[in-house]
Amino acid sequence: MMKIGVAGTGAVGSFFGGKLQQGGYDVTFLARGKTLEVLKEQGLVIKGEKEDLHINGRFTGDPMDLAEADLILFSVKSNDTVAMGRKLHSILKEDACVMTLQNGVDNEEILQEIFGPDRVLSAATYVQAFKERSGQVRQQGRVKLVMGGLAPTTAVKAEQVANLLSAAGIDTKYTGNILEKKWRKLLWNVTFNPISAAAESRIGEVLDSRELRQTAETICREALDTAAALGIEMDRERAFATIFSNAELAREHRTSMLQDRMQGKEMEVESMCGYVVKKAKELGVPVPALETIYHLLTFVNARNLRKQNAEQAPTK
Ligand SMILES: NC(=O)C1=CN([C@@H]2O[C@H](COP(=O)(O)OP(=O)(O)OC[C@H]3O[C@@H](n4cnc5c(N)ncnc54)[C@H](OP(=O)(O)O)[C@@H]3O)[C@@H](O)[C@H]2O)C=CC1
Ligand SMILES: CC(C)(CO)C(=O)C(=O)O
Repeated sequence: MMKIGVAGTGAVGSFFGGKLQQGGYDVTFLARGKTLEVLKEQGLVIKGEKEDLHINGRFTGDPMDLAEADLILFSVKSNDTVAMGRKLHSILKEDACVMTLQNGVDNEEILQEIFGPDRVLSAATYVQAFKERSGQVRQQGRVKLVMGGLAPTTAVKAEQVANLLSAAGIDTKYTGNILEKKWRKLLWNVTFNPISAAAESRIGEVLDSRELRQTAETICREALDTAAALGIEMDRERAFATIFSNAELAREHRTSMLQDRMQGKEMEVESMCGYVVKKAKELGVPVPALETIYHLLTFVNARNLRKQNAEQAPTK
């Protein structure tokens, strides 16, 4: 049976790792700090709309415990991708695969560089999960994974993993063009995550405010222009309409970037905004609205980091 490791037992890693363990798979969860302590003492609780899961799993703080894994669910925040990727590369078996569940499309590039294209799978992760407290995650709304491999050589492995996820009751679709699907999700995230974090607003508030909605629409069109210049094929008007109609279904949602801001955590600004701005500049696509919000959130991230460092510095 395939052995699975969860690299980053946060909201997403807990949810999908928990579902796999409940489905009878052999799962090892890598966590740290207070979360690890609570997981070891009390297990993992996943609060869902229909059921609650209580998972008494194998929780560890030592990456070496993932050494025998055949598949890693890669679920750290994108700011931690390089560090976690390098750590795992030095310990995983040569035929182990890493599947990123992260938002954005830059993690794929980084993981490919570390592991080579034949070992990287990727999923567009449709879930609304958040950590209520250490060891407890709440999940709301629909759950869906669209996944595939980056290179044609991964097709067999990717289909095996898709079957495994489906067998655990997770609605999973295999796609031969995962990067296009990830771009589609990124377009939603880049439209709503930064504005919601900058204005500290839920999706519904962004949609109802003339100013915020206009800014979100401008950012969306800039990102669509960038995707088109990169050769991501899609009907732009239809994509625009879908992004905003999907937002109507998530009015109460606090985006992951807003949640991070509210908790004083580092936001995934580089991955969601910086990457698109960088690509746009390379291709000569003007993205003034996105670039402005990118700079603003970069400032907030840096200020929070300075504050945290000052709080942690020893007092004389
Ligand atoms: N939450 C959601 O609903 C969705 C999130 N996503 C994406 O999924 C990715 C993960 O998001 P999410 O689960 O919300 O993030 P979380 O911050 O909840 O989870 C990441 C976890 O990784 C842990 N971690 C980081 N580095 C290490 C390490 N070296 N050793 C052990 N544990 C480590 C963190 O620990 P610590 O808490 O101590 O920092 C944290 O628990 C992001 O890219 C996000 O954009 C995609 C779709 C939906
Ligand atoms: C909106 C959501 C939950 C999509 O699943 C997301 O990706 C985020 O908040 O960053």
